[in-house]
Amino acid sequence: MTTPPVIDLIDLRFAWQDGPTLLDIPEFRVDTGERVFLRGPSGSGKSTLLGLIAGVLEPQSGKVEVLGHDMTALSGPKRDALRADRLGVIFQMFNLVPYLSLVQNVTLPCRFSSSRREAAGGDSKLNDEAVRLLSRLGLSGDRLLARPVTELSVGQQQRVAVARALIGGPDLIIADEPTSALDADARDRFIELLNEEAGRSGSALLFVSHDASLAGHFDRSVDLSEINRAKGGV
Ligand SMILES: Nc1ncnc2c1ncn2[C@@H]1O[C@H](COP(=O)(O)OP(=O)(O)OP(=O)(O)O)[C@@H](O)[C@H]1O
Repeated sequence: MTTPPVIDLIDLRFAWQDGPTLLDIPEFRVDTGERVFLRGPSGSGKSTLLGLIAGVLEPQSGKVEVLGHDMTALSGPKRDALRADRLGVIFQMFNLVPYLSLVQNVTLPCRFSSSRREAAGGDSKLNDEAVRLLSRLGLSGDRLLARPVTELSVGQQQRVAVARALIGGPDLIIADEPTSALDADARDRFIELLNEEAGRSGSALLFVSHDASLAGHFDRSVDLSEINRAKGGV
């Protein structure tokens, strides 16, 4: 039996309410463990596409298959479970929980998914794994780890969000411009670490940015305009 693609989009169409067609994608796929860079200018629909892949948005037509599941056919709770079990999502706004510690923010997906918890080492090893990931991403030391997430710099908050996406080695990590707050050196190092950690767990990675200079870090680079026939964005 062949493994289904991690992401398989077929004849996908999406428009925001009363807006023109923003996305019209005949075909796009990402294979197991593949690390793909998706570039497009601001406003071209990258975040919208990630929302469709994560199952938080629904297309007007077409198929969004993620890890062999038709996202449009799954019930809301099943989509939530698939996301918690097998996806790591890094949003532009990070979505950190202000009243949780750094480590608790990182282990959050494991509270919603027992399989993710087991994959991260089980209850007894969960915090250690969060500390390991944070340390790999340059956040270590008791004083730093004890700080409220609201007091971290934007670059530090990004790293917490990345550690949260990586924990438990999900099959797919989708990342929305997670390097925008970093200088060039920090950004390159950061992408290398993200790649290394994704490689360690065999996670596929879909990384979107407007910054074409990042393309060399990935197995494959795709311009949104190459796969999208719609001209509704910019
Ligand atoms: N919730 C929404 N309701 C209506 N329109 C939206 C919504 N979110 C985004 N849009 C519109 O969809 C288009 C694409 O936005 P999107 O955020 O997907 O682009 P992007 O390529 O990710 O941009 P950026 O690089 O600036 O993040 C824009 O015209 C935007 O105004």
